[in-house]
Amino acid sequence: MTEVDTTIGLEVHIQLNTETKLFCSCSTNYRESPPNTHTCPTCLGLPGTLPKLNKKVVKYGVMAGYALNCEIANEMHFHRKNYFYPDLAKGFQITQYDKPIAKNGEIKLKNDKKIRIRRIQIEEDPGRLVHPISSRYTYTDYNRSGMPLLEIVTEPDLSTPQEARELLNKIREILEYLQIFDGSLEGSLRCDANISIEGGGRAEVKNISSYKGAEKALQYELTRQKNLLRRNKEVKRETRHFNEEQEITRSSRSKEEEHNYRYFPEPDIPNIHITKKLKQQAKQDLPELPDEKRERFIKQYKITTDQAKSLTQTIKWANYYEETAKHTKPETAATWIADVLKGELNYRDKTIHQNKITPKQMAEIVNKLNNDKITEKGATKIIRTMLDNGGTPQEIIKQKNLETIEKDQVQQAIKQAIEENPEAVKDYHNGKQEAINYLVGQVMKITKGKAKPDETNKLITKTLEENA
Ligand SMILES: Nc1ncnc2c1ncn2[C@@H]1O[C@H](COP(=O)(O)OP(=O)(O)OP(=O)(O)O)[C@@H](O)[C@H]1O
Ligand SMILES: [Mg+2]
Ligand SMILES: [Mg+2]
Repeated sequence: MTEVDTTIGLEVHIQLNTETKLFCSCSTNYRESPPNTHTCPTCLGLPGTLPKLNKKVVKYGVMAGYALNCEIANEMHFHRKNYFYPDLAKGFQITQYDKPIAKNGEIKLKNDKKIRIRRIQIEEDPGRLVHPISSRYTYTDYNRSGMPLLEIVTEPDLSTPQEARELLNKIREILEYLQIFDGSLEGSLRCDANISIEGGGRAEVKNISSYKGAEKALQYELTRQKNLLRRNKEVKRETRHFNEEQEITRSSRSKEEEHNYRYFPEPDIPNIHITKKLKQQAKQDLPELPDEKRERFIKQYKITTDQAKSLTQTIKWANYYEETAKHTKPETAATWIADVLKGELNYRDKTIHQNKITPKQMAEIVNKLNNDKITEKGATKIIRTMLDNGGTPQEIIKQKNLETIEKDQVQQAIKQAIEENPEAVKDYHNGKQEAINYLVGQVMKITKGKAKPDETNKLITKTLEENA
């Protein structure tokens, strides 16, 4: 299929990790709780209740705005977006419309391409509908109702599904650095993906709840729209629904219904001034961001770009690496953390949270390796054993006999092997090269496998030649 011009824009919903909800004091830590236990009259939307804005959400929104290079509003306001659906108890969602908290930002992709951010707005999450397979009924769970969300809307600057996925990962990376978001929580990032090709109508795909899902949904849409175009059929402007299991999109409600939101100003929340003081404080609390950290790691620790990328992927790994590098040679630490440790954890389907090796212990392993106290194989063995069974490097070295031996111990073993095997020595002098291998084998036996075969080979040859 020939390449066609593809236009993609995302609306990304991020759950903020505040302790309480957006307009009430219900706890946000609802995921492990029974349905409808994190609710109150406010987040259930009962008549007569009034929303009270969580100040922390405003601060987090300002921080996100700065981190995504936006202009921060001096004054913002909330609107009611009206629609009828059982997940929305009060019949409207409190969101922002013409005065969002931030606008006109940008995010840079790997290849330096800039994706403009149109706006960032604060809004409340609706509840959740649950359809148990064992039941004829649909249930509503309002634990999620009133969770604080940031909606980040991009301009249609993306051109491939891969770019969309990269952008989502970037957003996750940045917001996790700010510690205002936890991307590992189920459903904490959801997005609507808008896509159109060559002047066709745009499809807005809803219900995407993962990075991979976004790429898959867009890929499906791209193929579908290209096929229509090829057959000279019209691509309609419509809302579609992504089915995560089947990895396809289906037409859902029509545009007319959807755009009948009848937005009007939220009368129960006053206009909010975002003061200079709050802005300053948010700026002050802004940590070093992933791109800056990556550049600094490359310069300061003299590590490769790939290693720096891997080590700055999450703030936890970056801190882990820096803590380790304090106690050992940063270059070797980078290799052993980025390549070996992360690989071993991945292989075990584990994350840094399940990493049983402290930075100090990691440094100890790297130091021993650099000082030739253990071999690379030994170091890998220590890491694997610690991940699987715990323990300290020293204990495992002892248990598994991983300490390399000193050179004079190897010399001693060579001397012994030569004395005990005059036949092999004779064979060697008579031109039988294989005799060396036999002697290496003997040295390995005497040293219980600790001598390095290559080195031993060289040392034996040298000794035999000197005594010829
Ligand atoms: N032609 C297009 N092709 C693909 N994406 C587009 C196109 N035009 C706009 N978009 C993207 O659509 C997204 C939403 O657009 P817009 O702000 O118009 O809101 P909406 O979808 O109409 O309304 P709502 O907020 O209710 O979903 C933005 O991310 C924008 O980049
Ligand atoms: Mg929207
Ligand atoms: Mg939209």
